[in-house]
Amino acid sequence: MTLDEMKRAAARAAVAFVPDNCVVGVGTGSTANHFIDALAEIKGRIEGAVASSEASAARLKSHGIPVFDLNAIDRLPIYVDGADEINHYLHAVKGGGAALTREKIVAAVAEQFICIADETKLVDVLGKFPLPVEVIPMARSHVARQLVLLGGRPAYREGVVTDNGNVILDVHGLQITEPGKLEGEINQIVGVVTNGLFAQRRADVLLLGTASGVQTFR
Ligand SMILES: O=C[C@H](O)[C@H](O)[C@H](O)COP(=O)(O)O
Repeated sequence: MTLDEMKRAAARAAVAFVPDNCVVGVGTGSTANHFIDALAEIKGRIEGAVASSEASAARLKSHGIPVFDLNAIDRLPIYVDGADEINHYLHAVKGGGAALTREKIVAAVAEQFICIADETKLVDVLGKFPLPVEVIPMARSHVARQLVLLGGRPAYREGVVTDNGNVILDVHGLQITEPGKLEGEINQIVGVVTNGLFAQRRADVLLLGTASGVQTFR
């Protein structure tokens, strides 16, 4: 089974968690794209979606799924999204596609966060995947210096501007043994919008696509 087939299997398994007549929070990336495609098959039984990026909004609309402004809805029972790394406590690193801030906002509102991923994303310790940090452009150098003080090696993601008009620093070399603590410390740096650690609001369920089927972790 290929990695893409594992992503697709995890994404399709997430459809079973979608309640009828609800607005669905939708993430960003290749795994979330499989979920959007699966959601299209049940679009008659949902009201629509909230998207965590312009790219996902466009894909949802291309399937004829209504896309709502997050401020226009009363409740969001479910959010489904991928991850770059996730550990056994369901703490994740996200933002490889630069969508971390909107993803974190949608995750904060959602009553349940279902993470969908292929088996390569499950790790014992987070940090091998460089941690994305969204930064206000004028604060880039300041934030980079502060990230060095926290033990990381930040690299500017050249040519990338987020949907919010900001830039991304990818922090290499972190062994993230206390994800919630580090998430808070980085977010305290002036000029940081947010970072890609999802520990303070972690996933509730992980659907992991593996060679032997989809495994569920809670
Ligand atoms: O910014 C992007 C998101 O956090 C994605 O969920 C993450 O990068 C995983 O993407 P993929 O499903 O393509 O591996």
